[in-house]
Amino acid sequence: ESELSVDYYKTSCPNFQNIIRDTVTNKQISSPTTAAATLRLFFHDCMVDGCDASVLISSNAFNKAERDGDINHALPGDAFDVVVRAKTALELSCPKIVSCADILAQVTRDLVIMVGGPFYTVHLGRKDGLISKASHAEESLPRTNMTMDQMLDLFKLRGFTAREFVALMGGHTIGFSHCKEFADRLYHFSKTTPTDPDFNPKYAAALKTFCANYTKDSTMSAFNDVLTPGKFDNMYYQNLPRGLGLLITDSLLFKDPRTKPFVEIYAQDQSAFFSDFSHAMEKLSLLDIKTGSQGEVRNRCDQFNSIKA
Ligand code: HEM
Ligand SMILES: [Ca+2]
Ligand SMILES: [Ca+2]
Repeated sequence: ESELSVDYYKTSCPNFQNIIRDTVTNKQISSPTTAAATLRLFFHDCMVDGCDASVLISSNAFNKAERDGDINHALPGDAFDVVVRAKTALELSCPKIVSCADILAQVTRDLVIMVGGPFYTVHLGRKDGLISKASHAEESLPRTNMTMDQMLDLFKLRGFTAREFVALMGGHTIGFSHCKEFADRLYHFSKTTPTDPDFNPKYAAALKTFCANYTKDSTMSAFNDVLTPGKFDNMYYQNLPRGLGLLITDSLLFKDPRTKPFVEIYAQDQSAFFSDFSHAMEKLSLLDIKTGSQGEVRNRCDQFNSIKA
């Protein structure tokens, strides 16, 4: 971490910032779901063996890679695509200099800003990891069926306080979730009540109609933040007390006394949310950084430089 710096590419790739910004702008304008897709991709990278682009590796005959773990199957193509586009542009300008892990970190930050979110500093100089295993993804990522104890433990293991955890969850102010991720809350909540009573009844009714066909059409998905789905703001927290949280793990944030106070702060005060989110993202961006011989600068983001059999 101490080997990282803000101006790491200042002499080796002076156009780094501009190339990333141009790539991000073009991609987000043509595919507005890219920002949310990439924020989730980055979160999934950093939680599993650190921010080392391990999530970008493709499987081969010898290795089932992280992105092919069940939990990563829905990671959207647009997020991988924006990284590949930036890498391609950077290789033309400064070949073999910029790591995929740095590209993903910087692209995410610029996309968050583009959809209205706060600035935070991205330190640079990460090396790309040499391991990518589907099993690691299954072990390290949160799931919607976790209890609050399990979620707090998982984030604590990565060094995050309850407050930082709640701030990071604000990522769900953009993007969407597939119906299967919250279908149990709508149709099979318990023996006596098919629908989770924590849902706002009108919202639940609309979702039930919308998702009715989800087993046949697995692409059906709903906005995480029903009111401002494309804007990075604090609406996610304002939604929770009104029963407009989409995933059961979202609604738990307002039920548990350990997290509820922070939801209330962020719902009232967007600048408090932005300041905590920035801080937590900076921290996320520094998880288990590889430097020196712990990693490499990949030639292609989806392959290690030497294929190990
Ligand atoms: C308890 C923790 C978390 C759980 C259980 C969780 C779960 C999920 C699930 C199930 C989806 C829907 C995926 C799909 O159907 O395609 C989703 C989407 C998303 N998550 Fe999370 N998540 C968590 C934390 C976070 C954090 C900390 C961030 C970012 C800082 C984040 C960012 C996102 C984004 C941006 C999307 C939308 C992706 C898109 O539109 O393509 N999540 N999350
Ligand atoms: Ca990783
Ligand atoms: Ca929003």
